[in-house]
Amino acid sequence: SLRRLQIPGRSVLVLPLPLVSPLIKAPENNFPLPNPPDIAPLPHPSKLSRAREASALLDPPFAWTFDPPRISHHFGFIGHLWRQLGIGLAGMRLHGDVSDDEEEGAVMDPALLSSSSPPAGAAAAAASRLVVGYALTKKKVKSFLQPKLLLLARKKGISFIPIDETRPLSEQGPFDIILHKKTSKEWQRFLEDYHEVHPEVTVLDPPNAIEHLNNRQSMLEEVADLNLSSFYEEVCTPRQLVIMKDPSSIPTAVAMAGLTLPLVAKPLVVDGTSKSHELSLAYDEASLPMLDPPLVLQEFVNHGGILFKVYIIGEAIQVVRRFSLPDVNTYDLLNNVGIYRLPRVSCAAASADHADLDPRIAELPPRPLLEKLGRELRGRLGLRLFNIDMIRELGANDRYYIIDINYFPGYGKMPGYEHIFTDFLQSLGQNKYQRCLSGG
Ligand SMILES: Nc1ncnc2c1ncn2[C@@H]1O[C@H](COP(=O)(O)OP(=O)(O)OP(=O)(O)O)[C@@H](O)[C@H]1O
Ligand SMILES: O=P(O)(O)O[C@H]1[C@H](O)[C@@H](O)[C@H](OP(=O)(O)O)[C@@H](OP(=O)(O)O)[C@H]1O
Repeated sequence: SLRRLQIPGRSVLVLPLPLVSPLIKAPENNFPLPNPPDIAPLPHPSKLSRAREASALLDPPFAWTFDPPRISHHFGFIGHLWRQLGIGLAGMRLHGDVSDDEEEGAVMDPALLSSSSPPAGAAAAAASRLVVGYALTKKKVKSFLQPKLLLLARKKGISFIPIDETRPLSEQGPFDIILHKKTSKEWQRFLEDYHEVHPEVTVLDPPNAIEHLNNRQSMLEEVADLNLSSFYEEVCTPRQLVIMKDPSSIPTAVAMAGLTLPLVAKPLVVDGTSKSHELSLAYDEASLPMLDPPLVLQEFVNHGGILFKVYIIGEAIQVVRRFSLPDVNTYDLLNNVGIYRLPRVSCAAASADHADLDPRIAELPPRPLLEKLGRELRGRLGLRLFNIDMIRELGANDRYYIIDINYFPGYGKMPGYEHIFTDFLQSLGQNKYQRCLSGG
């Protein structure tokens, strides 16, 4: 027999012990089960490897332990049970790649874990030490607000609350931090107006600073001004040219700028749509008028097919290797004509960290260089959440090119992001608290 207890704001499921005991052992606390947000994020059967991880993050008195072989045997039933009770698993896609424009589809609702729908939401937020409002696309919610992040955040007293962009911000919250990645002018104004009235709220990050990265010309300007080159290494950007209109003028513009083929053509504006990530490679001059401005034309730099993705979260820096485009050799250049659409290769979740690579290609950029780069760019860009895509020129072991900087990148693919991100949020909360104490 199955019962559902009604407690204001939450619904507690009471299961008979014999039914659940083969599945779950709750060492110190038997029944009723802890509050539903703790139950709801139980992993989907296909994500069983995550069960131990999830259990490890729950509060100690409710530290569920799972028995994977048995639980998989019983999961069909449990899934059915959840469905009957309306506790959906909402198809958690943990690392799935989805298109940029995808707005439909199942989203793991953070409310299950924290706090979106009142009154349970209000209660959870009230109990939290740090309230983070977020305005993100559905795609970003899927990739970023993964159960492992939400569970750890909850444990650390951080709750995530979705912002309703159709309602005044001052009627929502109160927030300690606002996390956002929305590019519309309307949203920017909305947020700026709110921040003027509520300077105590930390906005990650200021819209005008983010705007700098939404244009591939201004994006790399700060790098070009950095002058990070030392006796040991050189950091630069590929030579590039901006074409605003008139495709027929491209061959002349390219010749005048002295750019060498092949050229990577990138849409000038990066606005979060998949179109703005549609890149192509132009092999010959005659094909250049087929390109579609406004765009940036960048010299292709051979780099051994490996890219370094440097993630920045406040002062934390993490670098991973990703597969990138293969090198273009003289034979390719002589035998190819036309414009080739490039696959979005280095965005794939597959990491090149464990691939069998030539050590000269695989070697990560030196840590002191990355730290200096991160520090400088953080200051110059006025941003705390971004990533830098770097390549190392083949045959010139110490020359690095920065080819792209993204605001609020796909942190969900960064190993251990849940720890680094929640630590970062906590550090912001502590700074704020200290400022309050000192009357600042
Ligand atoms: N100048 C270049 N030389 C060699 N390869 C390049 C160059 N520019 C881009 N690439 C390759 O193309 C990929 C995509 O380029 P870039 O990062 O500029 O585009 P994006 O659409 O902003 O990518 P992302 O999806 O990472 O945001 C890079 O990861 C790299 O593999
Ligand atoms: O995972 P990496 O290699 O860091 O690539 C990211 C892109 O650089 C970002 O631009 C994507 O975010 P947006 O789709 O919000 O622009 C971001 O989307 P995601 O957060 O949905 O994964 C990623 O595609």
